Amino acid sequence: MSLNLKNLKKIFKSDGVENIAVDNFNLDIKEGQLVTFLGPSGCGKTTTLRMVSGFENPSAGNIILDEKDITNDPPNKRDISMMFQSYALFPHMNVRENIEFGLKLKKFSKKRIKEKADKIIELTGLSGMEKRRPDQISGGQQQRVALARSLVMEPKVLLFDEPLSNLDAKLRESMRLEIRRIQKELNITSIYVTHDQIEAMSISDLIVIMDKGKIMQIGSPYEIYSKPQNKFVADFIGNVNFLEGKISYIGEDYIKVFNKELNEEFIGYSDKELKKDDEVYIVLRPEGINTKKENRENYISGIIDKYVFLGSNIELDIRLKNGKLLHVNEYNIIEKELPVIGKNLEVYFSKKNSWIIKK
Ligand SMILES: Nc1ncnc2c1ncn2[C@@H]1O[C@H](COP(=O)(O)OP(=O)(O)OP(=O)(O)O)[C@@H](O)[C@H]1O
Repeated sequence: MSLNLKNLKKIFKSDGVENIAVDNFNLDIKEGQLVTFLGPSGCGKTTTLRMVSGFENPSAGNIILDEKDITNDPPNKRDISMMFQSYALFPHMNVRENIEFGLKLKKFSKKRIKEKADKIIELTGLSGMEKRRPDQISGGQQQRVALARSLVMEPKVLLFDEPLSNLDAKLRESMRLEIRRIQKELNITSIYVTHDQIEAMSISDLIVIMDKGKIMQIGSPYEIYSKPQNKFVADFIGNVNFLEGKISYIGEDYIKVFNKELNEEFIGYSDKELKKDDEVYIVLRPEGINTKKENRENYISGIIDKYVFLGSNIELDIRLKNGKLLHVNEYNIIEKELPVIGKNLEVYFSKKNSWIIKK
């Protein structure tokens, strides 16, 4: 089931003041894809999800499910299920009754209800717990019941609104992989809202990065991380350094950027049409910088300001000539010795780790 969101817009009005919560939102989701909405609090993730589910009416735009315009259909006519962060199971019903509840409302035969529930109970790893009530199972198991309850209805689209935020870190990690496994197995088109960038990176086919109601970038986790299209996206995902500069030369497969403060020229690359004298940022991930001389395409030096020894790697900050800090993730522990604070350190990075975006 493909899902297309076209020019979606949502304006909330309160006390005569208009607040544009979602603006010009365009997204095409292919059948079976899991798409994550990621962005800071208040950027419009939940509002967009609620428009898809039908709980919120768009101020403009269209929602197309399998080529049919469902923008004005009520929630119960959409074949879309939503799994919330507070999973609100019926406390007086056991696991099986919770899972079968929606099917009973839809008046399936007893046999069909049992068949469907059995399949989903097995798929979500709840076998053996059917007779227990929600207060007799763990938080993770309750989450599975909530998932099972959504899945058993065989919706065309499944929406997740921060489903794992009530769970501890370890459980979240295993549950998100579980959700991804089941989602893939059933090939169910899904939208997943989260604050957690690791969660988004680990389960998504596509990530939509949002800010102030607008889409900042849509891409695979790899594209979002390695080829951010603007400073917001680069900064939002992972740790990053920005080196400012002006384009001094455009070669066939490389670009030279001159940084005035450091009086250095760096080489990098971009997939955009850039021209000489454009003001740009070089996006430099800490793990793309190290002390290995084979990456010598670019080098930069500074004074070791501080470091954190993490066993398998060392994170260090070096203070550059312009007073700014450069974050370096040095996996290859420097000559098997700990860094010395105050000592000068020369670090290197390749063209491939030097991604250029327009200012
Ligand atoms: N019912 C409402 N009435 C007025 N404003 C609203 C309403 N619901 C949301 N908003 C506003 O719309 C904007 C987007 O809110 P939304 O809940 O979609 O953000 P979010 O990205 O899901 O945030 P969070 O990560 O904190 O859940 C915010 O400015 C919010 O205050």
